[in-house]
Amino acid sequence: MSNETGTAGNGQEGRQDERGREELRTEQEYVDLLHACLDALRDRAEGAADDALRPVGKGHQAQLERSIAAFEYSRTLAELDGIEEGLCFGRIDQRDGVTHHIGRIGLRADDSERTPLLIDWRAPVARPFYLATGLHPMGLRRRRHLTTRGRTVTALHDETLDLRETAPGAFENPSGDAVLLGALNAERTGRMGDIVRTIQAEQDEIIRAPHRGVLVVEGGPGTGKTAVALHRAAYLLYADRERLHRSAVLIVGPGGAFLNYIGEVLPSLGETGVWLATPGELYPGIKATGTDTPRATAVKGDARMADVLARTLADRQALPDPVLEIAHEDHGTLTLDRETAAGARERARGALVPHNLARPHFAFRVIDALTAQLADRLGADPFGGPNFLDPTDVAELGKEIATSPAVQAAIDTLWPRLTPEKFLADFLAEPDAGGHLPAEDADAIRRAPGTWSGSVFTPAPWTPADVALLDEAAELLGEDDSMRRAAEARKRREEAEYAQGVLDVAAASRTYEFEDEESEVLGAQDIVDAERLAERHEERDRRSAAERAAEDRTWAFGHIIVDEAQELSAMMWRLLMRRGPNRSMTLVGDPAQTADPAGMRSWDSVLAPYVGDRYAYRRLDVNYRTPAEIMDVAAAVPRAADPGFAAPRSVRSTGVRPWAGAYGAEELPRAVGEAAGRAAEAGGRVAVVAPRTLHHVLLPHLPGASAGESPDLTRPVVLLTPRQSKGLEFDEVLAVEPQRYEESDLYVALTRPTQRLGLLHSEPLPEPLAIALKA
Ligand SMILES: Nc1ncnc2c1ncn2[C@@H]1O[C@H](COP(=O)(O)OP(=O)(O)OP(=O)(O)O)[C@@H](O)[C@H]1O
Repeated sequence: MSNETGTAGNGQEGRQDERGREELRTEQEYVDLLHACLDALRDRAEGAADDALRPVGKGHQAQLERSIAAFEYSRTLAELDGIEEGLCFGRIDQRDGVTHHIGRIGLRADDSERTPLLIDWRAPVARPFYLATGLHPMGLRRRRHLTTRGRTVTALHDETLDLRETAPGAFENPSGDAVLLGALNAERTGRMGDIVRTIQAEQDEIIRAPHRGVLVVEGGPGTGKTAVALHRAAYLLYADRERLHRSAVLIVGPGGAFLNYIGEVLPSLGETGVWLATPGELYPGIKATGTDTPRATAVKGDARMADVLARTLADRQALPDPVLEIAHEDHGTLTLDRETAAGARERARGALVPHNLARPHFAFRVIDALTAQLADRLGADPFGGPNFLDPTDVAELGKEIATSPAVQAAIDTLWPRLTPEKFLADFLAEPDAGGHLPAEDADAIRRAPGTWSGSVFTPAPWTPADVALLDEAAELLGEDDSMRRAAEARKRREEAEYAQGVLDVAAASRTYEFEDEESEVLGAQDIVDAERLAERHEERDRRSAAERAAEDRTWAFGHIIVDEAQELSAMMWRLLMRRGPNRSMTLVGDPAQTADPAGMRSWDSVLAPYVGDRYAYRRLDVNYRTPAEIMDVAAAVPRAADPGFAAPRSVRSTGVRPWAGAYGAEELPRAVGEAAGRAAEAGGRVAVVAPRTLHHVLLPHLPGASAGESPDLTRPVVLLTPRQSKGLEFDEVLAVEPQRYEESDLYVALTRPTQRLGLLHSEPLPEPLAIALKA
């Protein structure tokens, strides 16, 4: 197929061999030049970062500037480190004689023209590298793939795209798939790698699609959905850098192990400013570690919960039955009757603001009524004349009412200040209190607020499904943040004053600066005013937009990417749509793999409430992971339920069919251990997938294996539940007792291997699988 090293033989081959060596040498020199350029950038950033951290004796303004610079440079350094491996991976030779090298970032020479040396893969100029074909060469004569190890060029693969050229090059790879197949067959490492060298045309179209609105990407297992989603994030950050670095990109993935698995892809593409989160992390300050039963997950995720919570909250806005007696500290008993309270409640609800923000409206009416009551009592003319109290007296009484602890306590009973956590914990403790949920649903989600151990109370952990409910509650309750805003305004004022002081000092020392040898340098006062300087001062302490966004529930992300989107519940979609009010979203998933009881069945049903049918839809149909032999067997599972089910087409076959072994229940763990040992010897990564209940009997037979909630996927052998295997991949998968998996988990687990699949069981296999294995 390809000729990486040239061949010796007759004279012509010998000449070709020589030419090949020469070309390899030329490419090596070019790659050396690029690395030298990268080193220079790194040195400069390192020097600048060190410089910025060094204390400066004078010139506070310079210190401010330098602190900001130190932060920026250290980020740049991290980004430069990330793209070291495989810096340059391609080259395109245009018909007009121009040649471009393609790489992970763009690099320019340090000359006066800033000559481009390396083209960023995301730049429009690089696009033909991914799209050109013999039929549509897009102005290219040749496409070349460079393979490197460290800084050494180890192989070249060429495709001649100009059909008029007849002489084969030294590295001709006519079908163009050697590099792709090399990547697909490579041993897995337990960390997902980027695909920037081999993005396929159908994937490229999605990666570079315009980002206004919602883009849905559907595809079966292994079609590159995750890879495409991550490369799209990198592309958007490149194409719309200014805006998206300010507003941040959020990527939501199914679980911690999965996020670890994909965590290195974006840094390898030179992007670090993205927030990767699981659904259980989307409510600031909470990491949901609890688990729900499938039934509870389904109930909590149902869209009707929004209404249930709203009604439950309305119940918390109570009325006296029939009157509330308030023992005022100085004025004896006051009474609040039901009708008066109802009037106050009506007015407060009429304000159409969230509960906590409406509370002052309610309180105002109640205080008003109680003041009138007291004024009537104290100033009443026994002979029926007008009240003796003048408006100033009444205003004084109003103050006494408003500041009375007894009155405040009464208001709290009727219209309590609530936090989302308190409100939800109360609700989950008695989910049927208001009669808004059927009894069996209420029973499914009922839970104690926590446990007591002696005098120590440990609150029950929140679950991922609770996170969506907490967010819903936070919306209903609103945050009375007037105190926080006042504090922020005060801080801003102080910072501006401080900055003005800095400028004054700078101005006072100006004469000195002008005598200094750096006298050509402009003083800060020449280029900034106090407010701007204060802003910069503030920026100095600032984290990246992504980090700030993670702590701000009301943050509006510039773009949101959801992987395994089929697993999100209706309530979680509500949360996400609040985080992305501009609806700039890329949603990737496969409804055939839906496993979550609250997960979706169709895109339409999920998206209609937010965008109607105004979303773009793309399909990926080629499976890059699972060889045809394995896919044929795995597809039998969904096909049993839906005879029309169309599995993605595998891009390669290995000739190795899945195998099955039946064992007695006693001997199964040992058989699994032995099979895992053999698989590990073959190299790469092995996953033993088994129901949780079997883990403790299997683990002793899997020495060195990683297991548990967050298994280390870089270990040679890992033990996973079927659900944990979602989104991951391994060289070999050993599926243990697959007849005990849920159907959607079974399809997921069977499609994880890149090379080999074994089924080990003591009970009969699911029928469609047994038939497919015999076929
Ligand atoms: N163009 C490509 N070049 C090289 N490898 C690719 C390409 N596209 C996909 N792959 C590889 O195929 C494998 C499957 O990709 P990915 O995990 O993105 O698929 P997926 O559709 O998200 O799968 P699933 O839904 O089963 O989790 C990965 O190893 C990925 O690197």
